Amino acid sequence: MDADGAAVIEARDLDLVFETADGPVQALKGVSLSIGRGEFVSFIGPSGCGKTTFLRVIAALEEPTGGTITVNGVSPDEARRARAYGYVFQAAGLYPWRTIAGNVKLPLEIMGYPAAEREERVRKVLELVELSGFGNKYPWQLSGGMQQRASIARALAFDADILLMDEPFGALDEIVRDHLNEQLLSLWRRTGKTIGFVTHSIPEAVYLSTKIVVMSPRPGRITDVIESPLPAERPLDIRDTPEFLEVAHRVREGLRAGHAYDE
Ligand SMILES: Nc1ncnc2c1ncn2[C@@H]1O[C@H](COP(=O)(O)OP(=O)(O)OP(=O)(O)O)[C@@H](O)[C@H]1O
Repeated sequence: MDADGAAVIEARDLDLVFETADGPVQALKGVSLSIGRGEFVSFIGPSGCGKTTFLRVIAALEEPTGGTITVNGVSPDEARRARAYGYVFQAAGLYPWRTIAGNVKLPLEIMGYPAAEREERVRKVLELVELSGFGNKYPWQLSGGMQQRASIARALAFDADILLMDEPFGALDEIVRDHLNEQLLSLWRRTGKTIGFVTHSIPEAVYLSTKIVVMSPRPGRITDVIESPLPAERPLDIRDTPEFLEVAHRVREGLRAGHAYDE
């Protein structure tokens, strides 16, 4: 594991209840989790188990109704103001009338970075996601996988330590997804970012993560936390090794146990 042990995200007994027209929905119940600096943590579980909600709580986009959470030792809102994280969504969400560089630059413009620094940062992050030379293209000129890489570059533009990714590759075909998984791992190793990653795919979670958090719905809670025994260096064919299959099996068991509880 690449983490140096310092906790970047510390959640204790988090609850989140949404009040809806049909009554209260408990999206998170008693969620406690520690994420160390430089960890790659995946959240996996069936629809409605609170994966997105938990990521949104970390990013100060939702307020928990109980429990405590700190990000870099401060509240999520303070961490957001200190630009602690970048957020990547399932859809790349690039503006079609802006070039790729123009899209990546947008958060820097909003934050008031000087022009020269903006250019330098855009150059650097496009290189990180292997899109050097595509800055002048428009989103429609790029494949779906390249667009998603551009949205990762945008999230990295202001050099946040924490990258929150909500099913970023869910809409892509498997071959493109494999390639992006390899690139994301390599980016993670090179940058030492702390990554929180939501997925529905067991192989994706096991391939990418240092820690896999298995969740189950109604109410959304954590049913298992698996520390991966796999080395940081992971060629794609690691997915055929007994160690990999063993971790995948444990994730599957955790998902099954959560489901049985639900019935
Ligand atoms: N703003 C909201 N208002 C009311 N209920 C909400 C709201 N956001 C989420 N929920 C409910 O909270 C629960 C958890 O939702 P969440 O989106 O976190 O699940 P998820 O695990 O990310 O699901 P999926 O895999 O489908 O994205 C669900 O029952 C959902 O309907």
